[in-house]
This record gives sequence, C-alpha cells and structure tokens, in this order.
Amino acid sequence: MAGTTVRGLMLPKPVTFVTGNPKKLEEVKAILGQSIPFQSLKLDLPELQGEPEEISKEKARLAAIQVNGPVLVEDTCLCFNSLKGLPGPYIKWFLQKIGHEGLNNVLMAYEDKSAYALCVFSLALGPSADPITFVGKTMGKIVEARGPNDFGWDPIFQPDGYEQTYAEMPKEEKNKISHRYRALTLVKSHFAEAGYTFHPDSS
Ligand SMILES: O=P(O)(O)OP(=O)(O)OP(=O)(O)OC[C@H]1O[C@@H](n2cnc3c(O)ncnc32)[C@H](O)[C@@H]1O
Ligand SMILES: [Mg+2]
Repeated sequence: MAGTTVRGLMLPKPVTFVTGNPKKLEEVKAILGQSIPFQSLKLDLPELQGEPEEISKEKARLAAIQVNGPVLVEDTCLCFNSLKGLPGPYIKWFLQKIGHEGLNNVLMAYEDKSAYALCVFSLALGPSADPITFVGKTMGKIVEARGPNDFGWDPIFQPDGYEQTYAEMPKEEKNKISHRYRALTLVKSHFAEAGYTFHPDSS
C-alpha cells in the first residue's frame, strides 16, 4: 500500500468502480452499502500477465484514463497451493476452457487440494496517480462442484472452517468471510482515514 495519504483530499467526482462482471458488482454493493459513495461502469479492461498486484494496478491505470477521474477496480485470483499459486490471475481462462471438473482433475495429480481466493483492489485517484492496492485472502480447498452455478468458481471453493462451498453459503455469509470482503474492509479503512471530499459540482 502507498505510504502517504493526503487527508481530506478533494476528488473531482465520486469513485467509479469499473468491472465487466455484474456478480462482482453485486457483492461490492452489498459489502460497501453506503460506506463509500461510488458509481459503477461496465467495461472489460485488458489485463496484463504477471503478479496479481501488478495486474490490478495496471487495470486501475487504464480505467482511470477511460473515466478521467478516480476509479476502483479489482482483480480476483484462485490459487492452488500444489501448483505454487496457479491458475492465480488466469483462473478466468482456466474456468472458461476446462470448467469445474477440469480444475478438479488438474488437482488429481496432487494430494494437497488446499487453495486460496485472493482479491486485489486498486484505487487510482486519477489518470496520472499511482494506484494504491488492498489485498484480501481467504483460505480453503478445492472440492467437487456443489451448489448453484451462478458465480465463477464458487461451487468448487470450500473455505476453511466451513462445510459449505461459497456457492452453497447464503450470500450474506460469503460476504462476511470472502476474499472480496477482506479486501474491501481495507478499502473502507483507507477511505475513513483519508476523509476524501468530493467536488460540489460532481455527479
Ligand atoms: O472486469 P473484471 O472486473 O476483470 O471481471 P472478470 O470477470 O474479468 O474478473 P477477473 O479478471 O478478476 O477474473 C476472475 C475470475 O474469477 C471469477 N470470480 C471472481 N470473483 C469470484 C468469486 O468471488 N467467486 C467465484 N468466482 C469469482 C470471475 O468470474 C472470473 O472468471
Ligand atoms: Mg477481468
């Protein structure tokens, strides 16, 4: 996370959360409630290859240029310990190509089925600002798909300490322990600490 925060900095407009994924937006809205004023924009931003924080930061830079104002983005990874963190940021493509069953099959070669969900939010205050990152992590294991199939890899991720997969849990429950919840807790603290104000003409 960046070192210095200017307290009470005035932002030209409210923060725009940029994502192409409506399910993410739903969770972000549920978790943030009224705590941070934000609007959203549906854009599927190009993503670099590399380490999760760099991918997320670069997404924020691109988003801030498009929006020409303050933006929040996030990149989500699903990391298998036996694969040294892969698929990680490439989970979207793995999921699209080989599905839940394929992801389980990959792990058949290994005894260790442990995994973690990682969410990296990046906040860029404007097109030329260096993004600040907030990382949330939830540990768990990969299991055969159980529960509704309406959000990504939720059916195959069972968080530690729970008998249910993310997909089987009530949404409110997932939103209390998820990688996204944990990262957003840090985002909220940052906003509380920074005390940003918004330009009166902003909409
Ligand atoms: O526009 P962006 O925000 O990038 O949305 P995306 O869907 O492309 O999302 P990512 O690049 O972060 O890729 C993450 C993949 O993991 C999935 N995913 C993200 N969060 C998840 C969660 O909480 N539970 C299950 N699957 C999730 C998502 O559907 C993608 O397939
Ligand atoms: Mg993406």
